[in-house]
Amino acid sequence: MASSTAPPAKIIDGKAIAQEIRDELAKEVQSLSRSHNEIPGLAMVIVGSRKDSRTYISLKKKACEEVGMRSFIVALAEDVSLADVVASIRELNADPDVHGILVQLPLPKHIDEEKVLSEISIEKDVDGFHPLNFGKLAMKGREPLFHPCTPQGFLELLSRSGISIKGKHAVVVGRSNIVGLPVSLLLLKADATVTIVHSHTRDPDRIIREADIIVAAAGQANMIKGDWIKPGAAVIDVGNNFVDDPSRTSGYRIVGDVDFQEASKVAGWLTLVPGGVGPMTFTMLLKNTLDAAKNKVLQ
Ligand SMILES: Nc1nc2c(c(=O)[nH]1)N[C@@H](CN(C=O)c1ccc(C(=O)N[C@@H](CCC(=O)O)C(=O)O)cc1)CN2
Repeated sequence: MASSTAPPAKIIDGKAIAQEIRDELAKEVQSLSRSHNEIPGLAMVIVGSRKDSRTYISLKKKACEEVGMRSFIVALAEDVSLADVVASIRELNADPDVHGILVQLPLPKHIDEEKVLSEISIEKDVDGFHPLNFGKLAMKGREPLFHPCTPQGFLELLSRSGISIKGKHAVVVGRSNIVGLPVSLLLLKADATVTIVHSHTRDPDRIIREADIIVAAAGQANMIKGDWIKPGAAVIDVGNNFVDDPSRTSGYRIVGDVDFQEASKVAGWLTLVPGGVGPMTFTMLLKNTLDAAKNKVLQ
């Protein structure tokens, strides 16, 4: 049961932190454009018509506009062939106005994700999912050109909230390629002791209770209860679960993997959902695209 005497958790407002960074990025975009006549451009490839993917692509486009970057959307039909997806990526690789390329995931089942991601030019792989970049992320003493955006946003949130990692026990709940696995690797590189909890882990609550830092990326609404959390722990909720809510005009609301009400009474720090790690994901994508443009002109 959550303690009623512990001070309430410090709430980490990712939206506000993301806005601070975007203001800094907008200035850098302007200065790059003035000094080198180069405007960072992000190309986004979307295959099919998943509603969530389309929403994320339009939010990414809006984020680009906000900081003065260009964006290009390549929308391909659900039944497109692998060869046509690869051809689109090769065109974007050769386009000098495109500094960053992302392929919105997940792809339809018939498209070989690894093949598609490995076609993106390393220098333009702003999502950090090219097997070479991802492989370097996993290797001690190596650094990829770009880190995946959600894990990078997560690290930035910790750092800007004054939460240290070195020597801490971090428990990551979930092992997806987009979040759980790369977050675990980044935490390990930052000298945390890392435990990954997943669907085959026995007694997850017992393990999570030992964590100084909890990263919830399981995709299960309100899974982590207040009494699973060590008092004072930093709880970073990456969950984005859509639950029915007839009281809303949309008919749904987004909740995290952590029971926010319970956690807020026991955690030391707690992120909002929505408005926590999510906005940082878009912001890190902008940062990586700017870095790709800077790498191009400064090489
Ligand atoms: N190529 C990629 N595909 C996917 C990624 C990715 O990083 N690269 N991540 C997810 C989807 N995603 C970005 O693409 C993403 C999902 C959700 C959010 C977000 O900000 N969520 C909000 C709430 C949503 C809303 O208000 O509509 C929040 O948490 O505040 C950002 C990015 C899978 N695919």
